Amino acid sequence: MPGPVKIHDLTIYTPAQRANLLKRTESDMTPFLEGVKPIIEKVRQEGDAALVHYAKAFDKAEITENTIKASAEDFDKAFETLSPDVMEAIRFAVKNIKEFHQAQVPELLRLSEARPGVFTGDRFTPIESVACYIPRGKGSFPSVVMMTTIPAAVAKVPNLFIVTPPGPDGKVDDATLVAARLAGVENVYKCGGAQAVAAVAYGTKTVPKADKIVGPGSPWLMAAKQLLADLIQPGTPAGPSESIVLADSTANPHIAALDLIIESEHGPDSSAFLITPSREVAEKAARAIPEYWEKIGPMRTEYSSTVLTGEKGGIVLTRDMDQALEFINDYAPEHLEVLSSEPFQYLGKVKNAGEVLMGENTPLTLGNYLLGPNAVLPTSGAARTSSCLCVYDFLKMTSVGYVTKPAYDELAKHAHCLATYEGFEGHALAVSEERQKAFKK
Ligand SMILES: NC(=O)c1ccc[n+]([C@@H]2O[C@H](COP(=O)([O-])OP(=O)(O)OC[C@H]3O[C@@H](n4cnc5c(N)ncnc54)[C@H](O)[C@@H]3O)[C@@H](O)[C@H]2O)c1
Ligand SMILES: N[C@H](CO)Cc1c[nH]c[nH+]1
Ligand SMILES: [Zn+2]
Repeated sequence: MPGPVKIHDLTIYTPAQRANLLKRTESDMTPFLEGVKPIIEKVRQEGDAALVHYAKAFDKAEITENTIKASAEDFDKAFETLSPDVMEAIRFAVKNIKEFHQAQVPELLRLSEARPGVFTGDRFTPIESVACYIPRGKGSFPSVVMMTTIPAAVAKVPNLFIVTPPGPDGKVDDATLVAARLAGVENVYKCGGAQAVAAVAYGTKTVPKADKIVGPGSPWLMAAKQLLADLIQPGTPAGPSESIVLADSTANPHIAALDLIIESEHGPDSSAFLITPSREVAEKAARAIPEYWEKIGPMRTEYSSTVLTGEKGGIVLTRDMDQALEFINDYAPEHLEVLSSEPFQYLGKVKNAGEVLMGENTPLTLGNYLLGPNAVLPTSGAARTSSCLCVYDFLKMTSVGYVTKPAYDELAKHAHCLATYEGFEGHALAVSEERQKAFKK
């Protein structure tokens, strides 16, 4: 039987104890960075053969160089095998996620007249090739297929493909293949963790080289992304899942307990807190959690209880809602859920969070799977500066400018002055009277 859920009393914690609560698994990447270096090197030197080797070593999967890529038959079989209710749920989710992300698509060319005869704007073009990483260690994640490939497809990325660890049967999970095809992706490669990042950074005989990799995963994946960031754009840093449930005194403690468990069950490396100024909500939720653990399986109970009885999870008791919100903004959680009869009174005070789900009918589960907004979100405090995965992750912006003849002189005069000040004589010359002379040559 797991120990009691930890109650961290922030009203009496020292600054050091408070700082400790802000830590995540990724706060010390040293062992992961060291661990993945030889993996990256082996993939660089041996390519596909290394992928076969690591599939066996880490995923207990027997694959060959010829089966690294999922075949068309694998896709067809997945469609035949998957149960109709899962298929229907995937179609429902695909529709919501697609509609949400289509609304993000910007005008592809925006040009406006900034001054008379001077036109400026932006042009958006998709990134040429993107690999979507779909984790598969402690579960399979068709939801992550939808969250990564749909915004990329909406952005019209021309070369879009998936990398994901094989299961012990040497196959890609059925729902992953179904979700991939429904999102328009037919190229799926069986490789996981650091070896997958190295494969798409260098390219192998089978796995294409990509410009960018998106998608969440274990700290091994995060470490490889960090080490290979010069070769491949590593996207939103999305590591072990984490959440904060914020509850005021009007919140139902049982709902708070249920929703605290959600992200705590991802793995022992996750983080999950319920934060409240109400001792009653805190104590009732703490008592309810073991009852709910009995209703989920032993593996998920073990993960959840490891998190909620340890230093990276549990219940945080605060003086008031302002102290709770101050902690949240310092923590910058991946997922934030607000439980209150009036949740919107707190939204304006949230500065740092990957997503905010409002009220007792919007549990994190809905956001994870099918509400529409993206559930691939910055972890480990990266929400202070990074955003949720979105259509813009798959587009790049190019500035566009056009100056008409009548508008030229005024701009040239000031540009000449600044170029001269900076000592760039060639820059200045190009906008001097030499230009008028050149037109006549
Ligand atoms: N942020 C998000 O949007 C989001 C979504 C879903 C899951 N997640 C998180 O992603 C993570 C998924 O992790 P996972 O383990 O289930 O799947 P994973 O695919 O990220 O990890 C499995 C891979 O890790 C590598 N690995 C395992 N042990 C290793 C070792 N000792 N040395 C080197 N490499 C090793 C192997 O390559 C293996 O294929 C979880 O932490 C989960 O919380 C995050
Ligand atoms: N909570 C994850 C993101 O941190 C998303 C997910 C998918 N499946 C279950 N959960
Ligand atoms: Zn989750």
